[in-house]
Amino acid sequence: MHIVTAKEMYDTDRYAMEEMGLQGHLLMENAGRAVATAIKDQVSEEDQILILVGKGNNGGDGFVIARTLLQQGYSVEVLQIPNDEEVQGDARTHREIYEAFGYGYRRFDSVDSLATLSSRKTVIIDCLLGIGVKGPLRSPYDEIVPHVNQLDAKVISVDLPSGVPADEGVSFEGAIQADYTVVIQYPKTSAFLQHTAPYYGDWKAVDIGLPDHLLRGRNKGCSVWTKSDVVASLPEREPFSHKGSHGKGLVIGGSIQMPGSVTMTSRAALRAGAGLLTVATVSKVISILASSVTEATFIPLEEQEGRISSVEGIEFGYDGVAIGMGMGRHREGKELLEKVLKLSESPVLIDADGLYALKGYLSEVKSRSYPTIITPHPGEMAHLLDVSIPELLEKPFHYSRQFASRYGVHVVLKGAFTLVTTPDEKQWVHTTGNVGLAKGGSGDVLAGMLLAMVMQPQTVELALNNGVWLHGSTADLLTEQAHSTYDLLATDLIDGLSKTYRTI
Ligand SMILES: NC(=O)C1=CN([C@@H]2O[C@H](COP(=O)(O)OP(=O)(O)OC[C@H]3O[C@@H](n4cnc5c(N)ncnc54)[C@H](O)[C@@H]3O)[C@@H](O)[C@H]2O)[C@@H](O)CC1
Ligand SMILES: Nc1ncnc2c1ncn2[C@@H]1O[C@H](COP(=O)(O)OP(=O)(O)O)[C@@H](O)[C@H]1O
Ligand SMILES: [K+]
Repeated sequence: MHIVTAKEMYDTDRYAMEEMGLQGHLLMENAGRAVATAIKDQVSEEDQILILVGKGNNGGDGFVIARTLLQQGYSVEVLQIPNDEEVQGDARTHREIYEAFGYGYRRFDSVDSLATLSSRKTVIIDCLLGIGVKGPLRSPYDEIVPHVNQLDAKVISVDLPSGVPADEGVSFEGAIQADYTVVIQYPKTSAFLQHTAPYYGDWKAVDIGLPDHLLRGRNKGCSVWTKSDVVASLPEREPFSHKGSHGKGLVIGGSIQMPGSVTMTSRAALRAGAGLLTVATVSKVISILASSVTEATFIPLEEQEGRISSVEGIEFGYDGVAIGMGMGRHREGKELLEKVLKLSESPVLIDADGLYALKGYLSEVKSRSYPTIITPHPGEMAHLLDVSIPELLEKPFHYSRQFASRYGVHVVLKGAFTLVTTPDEKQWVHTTGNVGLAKGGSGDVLAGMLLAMVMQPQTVELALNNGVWLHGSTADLLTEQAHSTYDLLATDLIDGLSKTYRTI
C-alpha cells in the first residue's frame, strides 16, 4: 500500500484527469461511492447521519456520499458550510446532481443552529477539509471543529480528519478527532506520525481507480509493509541446505553491567533462523551466556572495567555482524566500531551503544563496500542528527531519508510506526507491533532478528522489512493470544517467534 504526500496525491489526480481522461467529477463519483460503501460497515439504518460539507473537493465527496446513502435508505442530512457560490468545480457539479435527485441540504448560519441540528444525530461524517487544508482552521471551521469534537456521535472523517495536514513537518491547530477515517486511495503521511495519527481513529483506504503504476515507479517510494509482502519475499529453506547456508553471524556486545541484551540478541538471531552464531564479549558475560544460549560459540575479548576494550582475536569471516547492544558507552567504543566496520566483509548492524560510538565515525561509513544498518530509537536518531526528539518526530520521513542517503546507510527508525529507509531513499512503514513492546529488551530482540534476516538469501531491504514485520507481528500475536501489553517481555518475543513463522 503506497503512502503519499499531498503533492503526490494531486499529481496522480492530475495525471488521471489530464492524461487518461478520467475526469475530476468521475474520480469524485468513484471516491464518494467507495467511501459510502465503507461507511455502511460503520453505521446502521437506525443511525441519524449528518454530513458536514466544506468548500473544496472534500466537500464535493460529501454530496456523492449523501446521495449514495440516501438512495440506499439511510437517514442523512447535509449541512453545507460555505455559501452556495463558494462551492465550485466538481463539487458544484455533484451538488447539482444531488439536487437533481430531489435531495435538499441546509446552509450553515451559526454554531447554535449546528448544535440544535447535531444534537439529534448519532453519526457525523466529516467532509469539511481534505488534503487542501492550509494553516490553522479559519472561521467558521475553528468553531465547528471543537463543537463536533465534543459530541457523543460517532465521527467518520473522509480522506483525513479535517484540519490535519497530509504531510509531515506542517504545523496545525485543532482538527477533527475522528473515530474512523475512510482514506481515499492512498494513506497520507500524517496517518503514520505519532502526533497526527491519533486523530484518524481506525482507518481504511478505499480504491477509487487511480493509476497505481505512477507511484510504483518513484525512486523515493513509500509504502506500508504488509503480511503479503512477507509471504511473497521471505526465502524458503532449501531442503539440502546446511547450517553454513543459513548464515554465520557474529554478535559483539555485552558488558558485565549489561549481560542481558547480548543474550537476547543472540537467542533472537538463532530463533529467527541464523545457521551459526558466535558471541564476542567479555569473559564474565560468556559464563552467564553459556547456559542460556547453548547453541552459540564464544570469543572472549579483552576488557577494562567489565567492558570490551579490544576486538583483537576476532577473525572476520562472517555473513553478518551486529554490534553495540549492552556494550556500554566508553572511549574505546569508537575505535572498536571503526575496526569492525573496516574488517567486516558483510553487512554490519549497529544498535544501542554502537550508535553513540558511530557518531564520530559517520563521515567514513559511506566508503564501506558492504551494507551498514543502523537501528536507532528516536532518542538515538536525534542524537546522531543533532536535532531534538520533537524535531525528529515532526519529520521522521525527511530526516531518515536525509541521513540514509548522506551516509549510505540503511536506517531502521524504531517506534510505534517503525520506518525502514534505504540509502537510495526508498521507505517502508510498519504498522505491526504494539505498546507491549515499549519495554527494555525489545530492541535487542529486534537486532537479533534483523541479523538473522540479513544473512538469508534476500536483499537487505527485504531482510529488514521482513525482520521488523516478524518482530511486530509476534508482539501482536502474543498480546492477542497469551499475554497483555502490560506483561509482555522481550524474551517472550523470542519464543513467540515460532507462532508467527507458522502463520506464513
Ligand atoms: N479530483 C480530485 O482532486 C479528487 C479529490 N478528492 C477529494 O478532494 C480533496 C482535496 O480537495 P481540495 O484540493 O479542494 O481541498 P479541500 O477539500 O481540503 O479544500 C481546500 C479549500 O478549503 C479551504 N481551506 C484550506 N485551508 C483552510 C483552513 N485552514 N481553514 C478554513 N478553510 C480552509 C480553502 O478555501 C481551500 O481552497 C481530497 O482530500 C479528497 O477528499 C476526491 O474527490 C477524489 C478526487
Ligand atoms: N508504543 C509502541 N508501539 C509499537 N512498538 C513499539 C512501541 N514502543 C516501542 N516499540 C518497539 O519496541 C522496540 C524498542 O526498541 P528500543 O527502544 O531500542 O528498546 P531496547 O533497546 O531498550 O530494547 C522497537 O522495535 C520499537 O519499534
Ligand atoms: K475530511
